[in-house]
Amino acid sequence: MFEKKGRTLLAKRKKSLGAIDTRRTKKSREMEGHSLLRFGQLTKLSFDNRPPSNAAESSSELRNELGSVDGDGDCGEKGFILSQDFFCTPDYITPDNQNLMSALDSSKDQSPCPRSPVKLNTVKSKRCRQDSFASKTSNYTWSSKHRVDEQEHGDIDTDEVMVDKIQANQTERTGYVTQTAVALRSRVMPPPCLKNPYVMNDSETATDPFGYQRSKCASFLPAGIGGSGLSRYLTDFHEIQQIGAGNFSRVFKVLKRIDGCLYAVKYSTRKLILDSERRKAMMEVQALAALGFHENVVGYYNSWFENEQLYIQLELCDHSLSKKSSLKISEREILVIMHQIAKALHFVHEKGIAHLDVKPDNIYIKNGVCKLGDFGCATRLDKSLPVEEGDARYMPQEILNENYEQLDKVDIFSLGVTVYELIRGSPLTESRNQSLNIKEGKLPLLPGHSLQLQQLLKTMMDRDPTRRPSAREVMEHPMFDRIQG
Ligand SMILES: Nc1ncnc2c1ncn2[C@@H]1O[C@H](COP(=O)(O)OP(=O)(O)OP(=O)(O)O)[C@@H](O)[C@H]1O
Ligand SMILES: [Mg+2]
Repeated sequence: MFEKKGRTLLAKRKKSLGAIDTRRTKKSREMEGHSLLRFGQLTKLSFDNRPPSNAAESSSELRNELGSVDGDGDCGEKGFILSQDFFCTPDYITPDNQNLMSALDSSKDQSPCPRSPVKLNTVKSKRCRQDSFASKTSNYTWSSKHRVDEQEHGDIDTDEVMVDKIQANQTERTGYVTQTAVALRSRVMPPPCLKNPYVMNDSETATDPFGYQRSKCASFLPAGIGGSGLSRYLTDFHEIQQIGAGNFSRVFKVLKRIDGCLYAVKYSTRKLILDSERRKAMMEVQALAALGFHENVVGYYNSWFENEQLYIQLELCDHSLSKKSSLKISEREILVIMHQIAKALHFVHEKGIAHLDVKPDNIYIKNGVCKLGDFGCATRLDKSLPVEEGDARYMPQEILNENYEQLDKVDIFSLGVTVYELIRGSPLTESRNQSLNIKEGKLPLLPGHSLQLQQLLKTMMDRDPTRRPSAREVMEHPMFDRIQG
């Protein structure tokens, strides 16, 4: 995901990455300054006025306090600070007891994971917020926006687990948890939304009420959370087993505690300390998010930074196609795989994106259905993003020569090589001769396979990208009539 072996143009990629503007905008610097100041103000208010044990009382007391701030005549601050009250009610920032924190620490967690969704007999945090919010609607436009923003990031589920747990533990208060304050810092003042470079439709951002807050700067991301605070991964998921590993990532089968369903969570093994490293890693999730659902593309649910690592929650698949590449498979099976990945590529290309790392390792099978995964090299077809080609064994010559005119045809070539490898029944080596022949489109005869299939493969692997068929042409090839129905 984060770096690819056998890449010959790494230096070039680094160079092109460097071309991205890493400077913060004036506006984003101002926002960061405000966030620190305001968080400081809130912390002071909260800690100077320790709330009583009753949550409702504490909430209204804090509001009174905040009212006095307002009374000083700082109308601009009123809306803001009250919005903090909305996000970080006293019972949220000062949990009832320390035991709760150890309950959330999965290393000490002895509690079983739910087998199926359990209906908690607690007040829903969403409704709670809306109630306290409703009485002062006119003053809360800012916080309302941020609430939606937070939902957009998929953070609401964690909130709900925590708030429900806190409400379920309404016992005596034993003190303050500084760890929590650190972990909640990003919730008190969430970072601005990042602009997704893979989203093509300008009208989406034109009508986007958060457009003005969007930033290309990844340095706002709270990448350090989890170092000494709460681990979202361990809090939300029960790790079952490792199911895969890439060059710089590990993939685990996990059970999500709140919904009792299985997922795959992939995380970077390296700490992503530099802004440029985080931005690069994020491109995978941005591409997945921009793509949306397709049955032949691995499903994307969520992502977050924790302990300077990027975590990605994905649809769980059974295994990758590389497991099959050491077995002989029938032509029918080959056609099914080829047709499904051609459909995935057609969908991806229609969205203006190229995958650039199609290979058996990155095609997963779930209940007999193929899913294209690992969008770590995905880029825009219009060349507006840097190009990092994937595994060199599956790359056509033109991309190694830095010709990026037809990036969609790079994926077609890689799909051709993938199918050829499946037919061979043995993984491709890094051998120069073999690689040269493939890049020249010189395929040996494939006994036992139809001429139609061999001819299609030959055109898909043509040296000249303009002669290769598009994903739609592959998908609509009459050869696939044999597997329909
Ligand atoms: N959603 C998933 N379901 C099941 N297995 C998965 C899933 N995602 C990844 N894997 C397994 O983990 C392996 C590594 O994942 P992935 O290719 O995404 O990581 P990577 O670091 O980008 O790899 P590389 O850079 O080496 O290609 C895959 O080959 C696959 O076997
Ligand atoms: Mg991979």
